[in-house]
Amino acid sequence: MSVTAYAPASTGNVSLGFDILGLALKPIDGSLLGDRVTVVQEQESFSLTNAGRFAHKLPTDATQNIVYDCFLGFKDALADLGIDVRPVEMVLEKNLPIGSGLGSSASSIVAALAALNGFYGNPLNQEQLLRLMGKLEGQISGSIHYDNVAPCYLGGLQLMVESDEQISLSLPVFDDWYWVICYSGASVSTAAARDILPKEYDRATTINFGRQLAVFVDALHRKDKVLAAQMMQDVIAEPYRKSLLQNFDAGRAFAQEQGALAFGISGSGPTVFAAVESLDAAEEIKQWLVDNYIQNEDGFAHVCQVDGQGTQVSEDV
Ligand SMILES: Nc1ncnc2c1ncn2[C@@H]1O[C@H](COP(=O)(O)OP(=O)(O)OP(=O)(O)O)[C@@H](O)[C@H]1O
Ligand SMILES: N[C@@H](CCO)C(=O)O
Repeated sequence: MSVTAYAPASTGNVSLGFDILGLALKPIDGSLLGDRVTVVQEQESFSLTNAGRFAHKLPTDATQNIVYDCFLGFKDALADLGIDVRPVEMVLEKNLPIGSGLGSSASSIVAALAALNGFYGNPLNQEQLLRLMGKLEGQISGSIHYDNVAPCYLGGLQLMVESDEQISLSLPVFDDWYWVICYSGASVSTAAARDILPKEYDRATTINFGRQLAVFVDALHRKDKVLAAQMMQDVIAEPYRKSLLQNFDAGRAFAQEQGALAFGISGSGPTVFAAVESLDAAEEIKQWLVDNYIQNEDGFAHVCQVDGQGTQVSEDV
């Protein structure tokens, strides 16, 4: 029996929650926007086959793929429980571009660990698995942050708690908001996009960050869309990262003309997002971004809604 896990794309930060807020996304046209990993069977030695639109961008050596690290991390975690994990045959369908700001490595990590856990009869609980996902994501970006792995695994809008008992909690979302995302086709390393940020922030910025996040969470719970949208301004990363993104300001100006509630950088970029209530406006913004933001054949745009389900695991007998 093989086990397959699909893990959706995610937007980290959502403009106002640097490293501590993340949103899972699904295109409204039903297209697949996330990686899929299958654990096929146990075998003599580990093997990984890459497939999918962005397979050619992956390291050619399977041991350099984060999926292999997931296998090793899972094996170690089960060894601690006295369970022996043998080498397995795995397949990665790489549907998310690397360095896109859509949680590409997180999607591979989450799908791989969810598939492995399913294959072995779910020995790790949700919390244990999420901690392992965060650790593996930290290996790639240089520091542990859950704003991609948590929404990718659990779905919805996730706020990081990071206490001993709980990694993240689900926030309410506005079901009638559309999220337009556009990937330019360029690759931005998360680690590099973090290196250009200041190590410290001044008092005014810190106060603004805390105020926005607190008011936003309160507005979500009171279903106050206008106030929630007003708070979606990035004081931490966008001022330093947007200069790397061609046509970013023009994109925001166009989105605002169409009535967008917010416009920002998805994760560490270069993907941008617009939050908008009208589907017609969402389609207009998408078309503008296709015409003006995409730089090469790897780029794409989608009108999305929140993926409330997160990772989906299925067994093939
Ligand atoms: N399965 C995988 N998916 C994505 N990246 C991988 C994978 N395996 C190994 N890598 C390597 O991990 C690094 C990922 O870098 P980075 O964190 O910048 O990208 P990302 O997670 O794809 O970005 P983003 O979260 O912005 O989509 C790259 O060097 C890439 O070659
Ligand atoms: N929150 C992190 C990763 C987002 O994908 C960042 O912006 O650097």
